Amino acid sequence: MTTPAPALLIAGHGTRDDAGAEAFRDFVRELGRRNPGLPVAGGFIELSPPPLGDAVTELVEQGVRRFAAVPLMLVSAGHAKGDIPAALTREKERHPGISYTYGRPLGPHPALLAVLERRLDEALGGSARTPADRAEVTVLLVGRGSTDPDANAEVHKAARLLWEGRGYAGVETAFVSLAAPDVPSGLDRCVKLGARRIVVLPYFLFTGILPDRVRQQTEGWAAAHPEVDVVSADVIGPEPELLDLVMERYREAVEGDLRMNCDSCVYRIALPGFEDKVGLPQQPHFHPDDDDHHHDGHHHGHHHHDGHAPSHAH
Ligand SMILES: C[C@@]1(CC(=O)O)c2cc3[nH]c(cc4nc(cc5[nH]c(cc(n2)[C@H]1CCC(=O)O)[C@@](C)(CC(=O)O)[C@@H]5CCC(=O)O)C(CC(=O)O)=C4CCC(=O)O)c(CCC(=O)O)c3CC(=O)O
Ligand SMILES: [Co+2]
Repeated sequence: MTTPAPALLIAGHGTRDDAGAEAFRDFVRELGRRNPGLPVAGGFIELSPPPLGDAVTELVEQGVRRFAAVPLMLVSAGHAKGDIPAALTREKERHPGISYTYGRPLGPHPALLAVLERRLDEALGGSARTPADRAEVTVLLVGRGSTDPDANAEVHKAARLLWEGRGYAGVETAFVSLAAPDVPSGLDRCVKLGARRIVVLPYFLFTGILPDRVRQQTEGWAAAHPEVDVVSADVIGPEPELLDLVMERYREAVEGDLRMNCDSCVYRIALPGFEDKVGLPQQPHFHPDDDDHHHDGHHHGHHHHDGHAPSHAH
């Protein structure tokens, strides 16, 4: 008898925007269709039905005892770090005998950057597809914003990775609330940096109240600044890349392989302009105190994390 693979439980945020909530529910159904035989359920931590607890009950009623939970979140902030784990602990008390592992949030993964790049191309109407065309374009990547600085920094990291090698004049960052700069201030900053053409790119998974607010604020600012060409791009949405990325997070959670930030490791992933680094063998630095036959026990251990072979060629 083989033990069945753990089920997949998706934890979403929830929104008062029905289309946004339905996009999440569709996304969960699509994950189920793509993985026949794998029980999949999804629930929200607030605002929208079904609550996360109902999704756990649904799995338990199908006979599931083990599951891997993946937060459908871009950043590690309060929800991913705090209330989802707390909700899962509560569910474990409600359903004695179940066990679970917990995955990590999605961003900033190259799969998301690929979708963001596509959203920019769409917003520019196909008129800026070469790096030379993009030299005229400044992107304002707008994140949700959090009281957790590490989460805000993750949005900055996504912005920097989106800029690297793709030819945009710049990728600046703003937040819809809770963190500075807000959208109008972010747009002002772009202008101070010399931007004439700006695309406001929401760093949001699905449509919702907050992405709508980003668009309204953008339109308001654009009306007051007719000399600047400003367009709004769409949210990430339920793209195939997002479905694949969730399954990657699921497998990591199942295998206990919770890699830190290897996602955008230049030695593993062909980042634009850095393709020649993939698989490059790594060498120790030459240190004048190193010698071949005298090891006195003190060493300047280079930091490395589990699973990183010295060649980075995994
Ligand atoms: C409109 C609102 C709900 C309403 O009231 O209707 C709403 C909506 C949405 N939030 C989303 C995402 C995130 N929300 C947070 C955090 C918080 N969000 C909160 C409030 C509100 N969130 C209301 C607006 C209040 C305002 O005006 O600012 C806080 C204050 C209270 C709380 O939620 O507990 C809490 C602050 C915690 C702190 O102090 O830091 C984080 C960060 C985190 O994890 O903490 C993420 C990123 C997750 C990720 O990583 O992706 C998405 C999904 C977007 C998408 O699809 O990507 C939607 C859906 C939508 O936009 O409709
Ligand atoms: Co929220």
